[in-house]
Amino acid sequence: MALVAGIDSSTQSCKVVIRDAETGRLVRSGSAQHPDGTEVDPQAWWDALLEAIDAAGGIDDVAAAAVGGQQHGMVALDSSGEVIRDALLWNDTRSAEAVQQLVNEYGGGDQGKAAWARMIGSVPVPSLTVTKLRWMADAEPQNAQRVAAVALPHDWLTWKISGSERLEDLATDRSEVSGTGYYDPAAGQYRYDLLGSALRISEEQARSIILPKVAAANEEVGTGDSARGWGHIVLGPGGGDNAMGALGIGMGTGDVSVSIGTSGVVAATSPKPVQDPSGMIAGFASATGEFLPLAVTLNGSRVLDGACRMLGVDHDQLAELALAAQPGANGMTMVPYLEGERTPNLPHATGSFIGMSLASMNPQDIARASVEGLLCLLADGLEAMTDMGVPVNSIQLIGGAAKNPAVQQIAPAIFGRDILVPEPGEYVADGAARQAAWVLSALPTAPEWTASEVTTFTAEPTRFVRERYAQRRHLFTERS
Ligand SMILES: Nc1ncnc2c1ncn2[C@@H]1O[C@H](COP(=O)(O)OP(=O)(O)O)[C@@H](O)[C@H]1O
Ligand SMILES: O=C(CO)[C@@H](O)[C@H](O)COP(=O)(O)O
Repeated sequence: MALVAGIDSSTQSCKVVIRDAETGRLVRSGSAQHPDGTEVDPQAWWDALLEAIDAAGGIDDVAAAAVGGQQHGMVALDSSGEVIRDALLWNDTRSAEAVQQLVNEYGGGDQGKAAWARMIGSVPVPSLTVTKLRWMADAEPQNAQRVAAVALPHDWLTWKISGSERLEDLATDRSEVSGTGYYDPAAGQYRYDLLGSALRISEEQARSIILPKVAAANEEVGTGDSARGWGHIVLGPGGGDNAMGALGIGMGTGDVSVSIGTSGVVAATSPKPVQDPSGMIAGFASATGEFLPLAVTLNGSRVLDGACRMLGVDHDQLAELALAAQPGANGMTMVPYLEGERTPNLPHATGSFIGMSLASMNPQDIARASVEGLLCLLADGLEAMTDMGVPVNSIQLIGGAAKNPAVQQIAPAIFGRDILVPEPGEYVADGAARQAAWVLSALPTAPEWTASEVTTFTAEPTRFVRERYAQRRHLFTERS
């Protein structure tokens, strides 16, 4: 029985699953926490990965491994392979001004956004790596001048597992690189002109910067570090966490996932590239050769973590409170822009409770409004997806907050559709494990693994909650 390891290096933690390559059966698993913050020393991810591997009983007996990771984070490397500065993560919004500059340089306003959507499939927001590079070029020119290679979290970790110190050995996949802002997923090519303009250097100079090789979905990109006894482990290219999640739950055309981890993400698979000039939908690539349009929010599970802190309760108690309240929380709406927002692009926004009254100032309604506000934000993302003509036949709820009974029961009312909830699991790590098994198998498509049990949640739609949210979502104040 060959074993494979799948790794999810996500915003808040690192998870490792070890599965049977043929059947997908879970053999063992482990995890470790990541530090807080939107600026992180990548060494912390490496330390957490080693701790999670230990907690999973090691990987000496696995035949292949692959890494899924939080997308977009800027890992700038110098010519000796050292990390130049702490990585700026996908949820770091300091590059908001750089976004404006980059859109203006390609025509400004709607014209500039449309130009970017055509060039890279997405309109820049502070999450995209390209905007972080522009920020560094302006704010830290001494660091920008040292850049010899740019990696993202998952491909840097794959490189560390390989033990290589050669920048030329960096490798990635389409799903990850399509979120950089200097790769055209429709053409399958790096855009060195955009990399150069981000760093305020010429295209020719940009071509001397090493970018990870973009490997095919089932291509071996190296082997593990023999100094650690991992020389026999075949490495897959890995991918962005959302693409690995789609592979983990086995999404096909018409299947949509709503993931509520640190980010809230509505994802669909599409056979053709998606280019949305409004910027609501990011036109990324999938980990299987197709495309993966996404609507991504900065505010996911931590909206509920914050509500728990405010009310002094745990997640289960928050759910009990929310389910004890009536739909609509006695007229109160929560706009959950707690970390600014990305979809819509409002990097300086703050959250609000709107419509508070003596009737609604109680723990039940505060809990209900928090769950409803989070789900309304995600339902707007789903609507943007259907507006783009992406088919939506079924919706699966995944991510840390998908375990929450209030989220499970209120989601069908807010989305106005049945919601499928697979058994709790680490679907990003599972997708990475499935990719590793695919690399090992030499099959043309990923191996078929038994799908997990799914529970269907149904509810009467509460359209008025969304309508009221739509009237109030503009009523926020900017961070001072
Ligand atoms: N039962 C629950 N209800 C609501 N949120 C939960 C629950 N269990 C875990 N979470 C939250 O889910 C998040 C972790 O989910 P995860 O998908 O692993 O995030 P990420 O991939 O971004 O690191 C944390 O914010 C955690 O507090
Ligand atoms: O920026 C995006 C996708 O574009 C986020 O989805 C990150 O990939 C972080 O993922 P989580 O850690 O929240 O799973």
